[in-house]
Amino acid sequence: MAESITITDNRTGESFEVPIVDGTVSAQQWSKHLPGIWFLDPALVTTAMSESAISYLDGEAGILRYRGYPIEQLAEQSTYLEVAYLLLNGELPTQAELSAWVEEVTHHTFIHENVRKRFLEGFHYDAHPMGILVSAVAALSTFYLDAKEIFDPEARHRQIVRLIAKMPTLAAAAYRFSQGMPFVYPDNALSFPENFLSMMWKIAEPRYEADPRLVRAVDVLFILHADHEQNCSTTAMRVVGSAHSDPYSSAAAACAALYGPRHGGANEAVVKMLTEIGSIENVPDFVRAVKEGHGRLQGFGHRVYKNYDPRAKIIKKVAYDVFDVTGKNPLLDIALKLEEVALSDEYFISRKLYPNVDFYSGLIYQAMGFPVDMFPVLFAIPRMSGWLAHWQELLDQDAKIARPRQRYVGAEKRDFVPIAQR
Ligand SMILES: CC(=O)SCCNC(=O)CCNC(=O)[C@H](O)C(C)(C)COP(=O)(O)OP(=O)(O)OC[C@H]1O[C@@H](n2cnc3c(N)ncnc32)[C@H](O)[C@@H]1OP(=O)(O)O
Ligand SMILES: O=C([O-])CC(=O)C(=O)O
Repeated sequence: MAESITITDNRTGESFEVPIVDGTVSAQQWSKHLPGIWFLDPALVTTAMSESAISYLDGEAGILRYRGYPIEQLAEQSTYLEVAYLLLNGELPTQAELSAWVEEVTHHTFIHENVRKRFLEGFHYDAHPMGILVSAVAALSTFYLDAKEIFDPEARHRQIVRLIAKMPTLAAAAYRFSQGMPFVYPDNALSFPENFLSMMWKIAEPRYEADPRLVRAVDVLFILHADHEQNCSTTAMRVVGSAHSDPYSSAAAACAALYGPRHGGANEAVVKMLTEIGSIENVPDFVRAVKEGHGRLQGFGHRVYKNYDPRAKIIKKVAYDVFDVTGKNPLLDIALKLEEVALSDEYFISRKLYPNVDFYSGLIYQAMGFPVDMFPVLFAIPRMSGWLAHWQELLDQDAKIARPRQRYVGAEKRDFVPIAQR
């Protein structure tokens, strides 16, 4: 028997049935019977913003799948570019499809010289690299004449490939600029993660030789960060995309959302928090202060996961692989102690607050030599594929422009008072 709920409108005495499909009721069905009655849901906590076939998330059980494939299997056996293909196309590529896709992305890694020379170099020398990235992604719309051609399949495909391919180049350029170091051009003989590391760290010819274990760690982190259903930045992408803005401008809005400390800025905040705690002896006092309302435990808690974030489990393992190469990040012991104390504390247990994807990722990035203000940038590089998969899905669904209503709580009608009488 199909599930449904029966609603009775007490004002009229009329009853109606609304079907429940996969735990959701359709707002269209609802408003057909109750026109002019809105849901007040300020942070969209109880709203399913769209139907999507991209990622599946069960927050209670701690499950994440991309297009049906468990995140654990993808992290173990796949590569970031293969996962990007999967997110965008719905199926894993054949070897021939993957080779063609990798070649195409690789072909688009270069950025226009004016993006670098005139645009990036115009920033203040100590600008935050994520601020630079937000602006640089938006600026791309002015460099490509087909930016507005979002319904032309070939132009749309080019836009997607460009954005995915140029993210590491823009990210590394923002970093090198902030360090006063010369820009490193992409080396298209290298793989996607290797190329990124080369653009970040290369100091001498002929080429930067990255440790393969670090290259793999970056690729796994990129896989884990590629998509996460209707998170804040993806929602930003969908909202702006629903106005049929070009993908560069929409992705810049998504980047801006990711910049926030409650979202992609949290791993930066974790490292700052662990540094401030200073030693494992100080952990209990810090946790007590959080419980008393002095700040939050960064890297803990999640809107959807009420269990251990499955990505955090994988990242914790990757951390040990990376520390085998780089040496242990001294903040690891504080992080482990913090996790132990929090997970046995009633405050965190009752609120179902567990480590999220950001809790251990910053420790890895720091051990690899990335400065903390590059952490959200490292998140944005792979999330671009998720944003674009959602953007493409939204256009294919012919989604309406996002335009919610509000409950007005302002002044009643009143007459204008001339300035001399106020
Ligand atoms: C990639 C990502 O974006 S993952 C998230 C990264 N962000 C962080 O790690 C920042 C720290 N975490 C948080 O701020 C939150 O847990 C969020 C923003 C991720 C989710 O927030 P929400 O779903 O809105 O949870 P909400 O703010 O309602 O919190 C529920 C309760 O748990 C508490 N709580 C939530 N997160 C934390 C935390 N990290 N530390 C301490 N208490 C917390 C709240 O104070 C609240 O308690 P109350 O019921 O007594 O008022
Ligand atoms: O889903 C969310 O709200 C945040 C998150 O974990 C992500 O974007 O990866």
